[in-house]
Amino acid sequence: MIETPGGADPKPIQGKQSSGSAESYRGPADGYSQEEYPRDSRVLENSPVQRDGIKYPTPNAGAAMSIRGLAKFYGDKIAVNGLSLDIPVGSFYGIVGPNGAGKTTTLNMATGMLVPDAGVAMVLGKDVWLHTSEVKRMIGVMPQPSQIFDRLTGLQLLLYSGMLRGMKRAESQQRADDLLLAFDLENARNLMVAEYSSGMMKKICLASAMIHSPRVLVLDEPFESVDPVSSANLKDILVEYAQTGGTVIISSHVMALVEKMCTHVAVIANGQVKADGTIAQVAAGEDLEDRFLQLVGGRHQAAHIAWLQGGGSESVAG
Ligand SMILES: Nc1ncnc2c1ncn2[C@@H]1O[C@H](COP(=O)(O)OP(=O)(O)OP(=O)(O)O)[C@@H](O)[C@H]1O
Repeated sequence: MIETPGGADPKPIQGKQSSGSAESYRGPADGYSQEEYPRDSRVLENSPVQRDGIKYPTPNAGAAMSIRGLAKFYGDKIAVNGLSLDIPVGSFYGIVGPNGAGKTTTLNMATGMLVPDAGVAMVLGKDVWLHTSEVKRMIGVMPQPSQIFDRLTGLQLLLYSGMLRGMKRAESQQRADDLLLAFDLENARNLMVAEYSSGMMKKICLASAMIHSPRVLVLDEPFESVDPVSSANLKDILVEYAQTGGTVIISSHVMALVEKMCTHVAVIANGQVKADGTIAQVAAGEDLEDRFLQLVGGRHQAAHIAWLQGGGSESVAG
């Protein structure tokens, strides 16, 4: 994945043609392994990774999000292992993978929240680590409940989120009202967020990511704990947002939801992309969940826990 200076000439893979241009850049869906990417000598000028003397294939400046060779170590453990991905503008993109696959770490690095150990990430043509403020204005990232000021009321949190992104108070107020209504939080607008249920918390986090009308929305498990009515409303909002040119990137474990809502999906395991493309391309004629299980492996043959069978263990004293 990593190309040393001097070895940076475009290098077509045997039997596969690469023009070396950003537009023709090919990803895992084209059958290249992570290590085999056709390389491109036109590395971003002034890229931090260029300064480190390491060159990566050129990200796709036309994509909503384009990632090349992202890597992150925690101690000796590699959480994200040279991951590359293109997320098209206007797509509803699902990132799926087993627990610990590296989804959150990847999205944190690609949205300017976590410094990568290697690699390049671009959002709408801007290098995330060269133009961090600009990128952050274009994206909406759903915060985790632990990252918000939960001593504020729902309304205050939304106003604060809007004004923090440079919006005028009146406009923030208008949008906060719209969002509270859309997310069925009208009755809780003056309630302290710390007193919200986990589903309400999820919705207010989501609303605070959307208030500045970002061009790319990055949502970690957005539907987890959200009731079916709010969930349906939320899906409508997100689908319309994507149909009108916004890009939605969600990470999820719910394969049926991804299959139903997303236009594209990437399956990640062990910090790498196992498959990516449209839902139909990745599913390859099978049920997406079956395909996922094939790609990530890990199913235990005849998994069972002997002492749990039917419950009522006689070894329990008393
Ligand atoms: N702050 C951290 N310190 C040490 N290891 C970490 C840290 N954050 C993540 N990891 C490790 O990195 C790997 C990837 O974690 P990550 O949270 O990105 O996975 P994930 O795909 O989002 O998982 P999940 O679906 O369970 O949320 C895991 O092995 C995890 O233990």
